[in-house]
Amino acid sequence: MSFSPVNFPPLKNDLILRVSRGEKVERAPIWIMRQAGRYLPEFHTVRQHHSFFDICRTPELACELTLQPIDRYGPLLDASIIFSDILVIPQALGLEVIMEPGRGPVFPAPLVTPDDMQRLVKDVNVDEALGYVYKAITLTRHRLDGRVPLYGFIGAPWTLMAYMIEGGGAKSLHKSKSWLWKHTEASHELLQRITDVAVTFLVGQVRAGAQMLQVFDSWAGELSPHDFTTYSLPYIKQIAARVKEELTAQGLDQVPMTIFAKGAWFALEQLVDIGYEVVSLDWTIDPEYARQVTKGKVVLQGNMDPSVLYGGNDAIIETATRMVKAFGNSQHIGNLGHGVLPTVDPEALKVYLETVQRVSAEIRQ
Ligand SMILES: Cc1c2[nH]c(c1CCC(=O)O)Cc1[nH]c(c(CCC(=O)O)c1C)Cc1[nH]c(c(CCC(=O)O)c1C)Cc1[nH]c(c(CCC(=O)O)c1C)C2
Repeated sequence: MSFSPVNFPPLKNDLILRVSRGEKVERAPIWIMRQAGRYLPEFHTVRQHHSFFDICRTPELACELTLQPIDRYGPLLDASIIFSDILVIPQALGLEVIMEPGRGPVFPAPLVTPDDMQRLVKDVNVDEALGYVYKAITLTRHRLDGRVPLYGFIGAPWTLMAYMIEGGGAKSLHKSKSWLWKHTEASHELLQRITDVAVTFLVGQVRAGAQMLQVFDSWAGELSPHDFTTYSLPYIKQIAARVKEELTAQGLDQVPMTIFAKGAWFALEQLVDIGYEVVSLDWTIDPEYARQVTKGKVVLQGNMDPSVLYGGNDAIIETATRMVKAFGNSQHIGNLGHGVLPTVDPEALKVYLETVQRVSAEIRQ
C-alpha cells in the first residue's frame, strides 16, 4: 500500500510540540532514544527474519518497528521516532555499511586517506537514495493515527565522519581525529559534504511527515572544547539555519529541532545559541546547572543515566523523581541521557515513564 504525505490523521497528543514551542504545559512529555529496538522481544521477532538495513529500507517493516513501543506503552510515550539509523547518510554517500550481530555497524572499506573521498558519490540525489526513509515516515504518520508526533533524525557531521573513518564503533577515535590535524582541509570538505546531504535529508523527512527533528552528535564529547567548536559546532549550526530556510522556501511549516551533543557539557552555553529549540542532555550534566547556564532560552531534554534502569524499581523511582524535580516546572522533555540499553527489562522502562509523567504533573499543580 502506498500513502501520500497529505491528509494525515489529526494529532490527539500534541504535548511535546507545545512544550517545544515554549508553551506552559500540564506535565513533561516523554520519549526515549532507541525506544524501538533490541530491548523489546517484539523487535527480535521481526529481526529474526530480516537484516537490520532491510528493515530500514522496507517502509512496512520500519513502520511496524516504530509503532512497537507506542503500542506497548500507549499513553506513557508522547512521541515516536522513525526506525532507521544515523548511518544511512554514509550509505547514501556510497560507503557500504553492514550490521554484524553482536558487533554493531561495520564499514568494510572505511575512508583511510583523503584520496578515499573520491569513492564518495559526488552529487548525491538524496531524495532518491533515501526516499525509503521518506516512505516509512509517511506510512507511519498514517498508521500512528495521530496518537503522538513523529521524529525524523540524522547523525551530526562530526559523528558520521568519525564512523566513516573508524569503520564502525571504536574505543578511541584516533583515526578520525588524526584527520582533523593532518588533513584539516579535507576534514572540513568531508564535514561540509555530509552537512549538505543532512540538510536535504532533514527537509525531505519533514516533507514526508516528520513533525520534529533530532540531530545526534553521539561522539561530540570525544572532542576537546576547541576541536568541538572548530569541527562540530559550525556544521550543526549550519544545519539548523539551512533547514529552517529551506522549509520556508518550500512552503513547509517549521518543526522543532533538537541537538543532542553527547558528552559536550563544556559547550552547553554555545549550544543554546545555534538555532535549536531543544537541547538534549546526557546524565553527566546536572539539570539545575543546565537551567542556570541555558537561562530558559531552550527546552531541555533528558537525562537519567540509562543504567539506572538496571537498579531496581526503587532506584528508578527515586532517581527519576529527583531528576524531574531538578528540571522543575521549566520547559522539560523527559528522556534518558542516552539510548535505552539492549538488555533492559521493558517493565523497568515502564516504571521510568510512569514516574516522569506522574511527578512532572504533581510539581506543576
Ligand atoms: C535513532 C536510532 C539510531 N539507531 C536506531 C534508531 C531508531 C529509532 C529509535 O531511537 O528507536 C536503531 C538501531 N540501530 C542499531 C540497532 C540494533 C541493530 C540490531 O543489531 O538489530 C537499532 C535498533 C544498530 C546500531 N547503530 C549504531 C550503533 C552503535 C554502534 C557503536 O558505536 O558502537 C548500533 C549498535 C549507530 C547509531 N545509530 C544511532 C545512533 C545515535 C544514537 C546513539 O548515540 O545511540 C548511533 C551512534 C541512532
